[in-house]
Amino acid sequence: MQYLTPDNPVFVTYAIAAALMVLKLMGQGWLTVYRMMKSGWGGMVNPEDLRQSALNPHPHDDQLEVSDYVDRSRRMHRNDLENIPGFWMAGLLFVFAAPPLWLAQVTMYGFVLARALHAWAYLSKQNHEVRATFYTVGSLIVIYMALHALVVLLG
Ligand SMILES: N[C@@H](CCC(=O)N[C@@H](CS)C(=O)NCC(=O)O)C(=O)O
Repeated sequence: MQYLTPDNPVFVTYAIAAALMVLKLMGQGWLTVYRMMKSGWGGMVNPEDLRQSALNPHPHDDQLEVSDYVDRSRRMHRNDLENIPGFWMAGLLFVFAAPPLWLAQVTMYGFVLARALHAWAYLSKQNHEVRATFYTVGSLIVIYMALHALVVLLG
């Protein structure tokens, strides 16, 4: 059986979830840029960012101060980087382990939902427990998929 084809519904499930996670990861960088722009190019991180330029005609030292508004998006981005690549790889291995379609849908769409809710919790400053719950669900799904693939592929 060919695993990585549009004829395999488990692969299609993976491809949809993986593409959504690409958009989340790339979009997070743009949210940081948007928040920097909105705050008058606050939340910059490098001394050279204070050189006068067309984008930043009136640089001032305050621009290097940590801005929670901008840094929150950076933290979200870092957290995505700690979780989404693991999903891409474990998800692909999971496809090769040929799980039933329902299990692929629950785990893969479950991961997407968990990351979306983690982003919502982070952006809207929910209590730590709320954000941690969604992080935990996503993380456990990735760990489960990797273990499942290991067990099946090792035979
Ligand atoms: N690098 C993470 C590892 C653990 C983790 O991802 N925790 C979740 C739930 S508390 C989180 O949202 N951490 C905040 C973050 O990474 O900015 C950390 O230092 O918090």
